[in-house]
Amino acid sequence: MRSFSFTKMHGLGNSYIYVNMFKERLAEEELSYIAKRVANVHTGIGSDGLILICPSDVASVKMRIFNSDGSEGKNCGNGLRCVAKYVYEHGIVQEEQFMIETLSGLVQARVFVEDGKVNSVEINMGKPRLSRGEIPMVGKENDVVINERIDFAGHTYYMTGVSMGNPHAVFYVDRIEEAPVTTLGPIVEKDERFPEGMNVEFVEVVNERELHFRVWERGSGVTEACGTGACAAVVASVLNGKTKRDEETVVHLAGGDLYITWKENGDVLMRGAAETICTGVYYY
Ligand SMILES: N[C@H](CCC[C@H](N)C(=O)O)C(=O)O
Repeated sequence: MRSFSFTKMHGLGNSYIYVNMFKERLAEEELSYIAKRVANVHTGIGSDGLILICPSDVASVKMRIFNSDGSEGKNCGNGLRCVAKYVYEHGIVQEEQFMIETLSGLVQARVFVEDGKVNSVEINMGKPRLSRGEIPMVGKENDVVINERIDFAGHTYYMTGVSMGNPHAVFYVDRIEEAPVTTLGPIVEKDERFPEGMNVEFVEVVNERELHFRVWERGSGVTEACGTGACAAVVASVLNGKTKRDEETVVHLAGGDLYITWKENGDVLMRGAAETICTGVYYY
């Protein structure tokens, strides 16, 4: 019987099982299987997936994220805040600002510390990618997708496409509690026009500095929060003239609030909580 130590952490209820790969050894070919197993609430630990905290040649640490269906994602905003908290509190890094490597590039983390504990983290998520080629989405690769009319299952919707290193489709609704998260979400996630699948966000605009937000995640389904998705929602809202560039927007997710600014220089800053739930040993 094999085993590894883990830490369960969450960002606004978006929880993952974190494994410190500076100490643990997991077989590459088993990572997808392990992600599915640990995420299972009945026979595993229960989470939205698995996140590996790995050594990096180009940054202080590297983050890899696996969804609960075993697919590997390229970025994870809530995960980045928890990784930053973990590596600071475990002495893997000593500075309060450092770089984290992801499959979609490098990001800068800044931890806010009280009595040796990190209670919130700000991540510079870098620049959003807006062209069809970068989202990715079929069609002319340099075209952008802003409030574009698109049909799913015989109904017409208006979509804004944003990549934060992972793909997001943003739809606006009048009342967030009526958003078709579990009906339209899975249809959009697997639509053939999105070669790498799609994370699906629903947004109600409260005012020019406040959004309500719900999400259907690629590979994980409904989650309490999605950091990259919230960043995509703020970028989409500026592009659609609903919120302002360079001004902080509060995004109300099911699991709590994120504070996000799409700066004039193009970078997207995301600030929010990161919490440790428990540690343990997993047998498989
Ligand atoms: N929950 C994550 C996003 C995971 C994205 C993953 N579902 C994918 O892109 O495949 C976040 O906080 O950004």
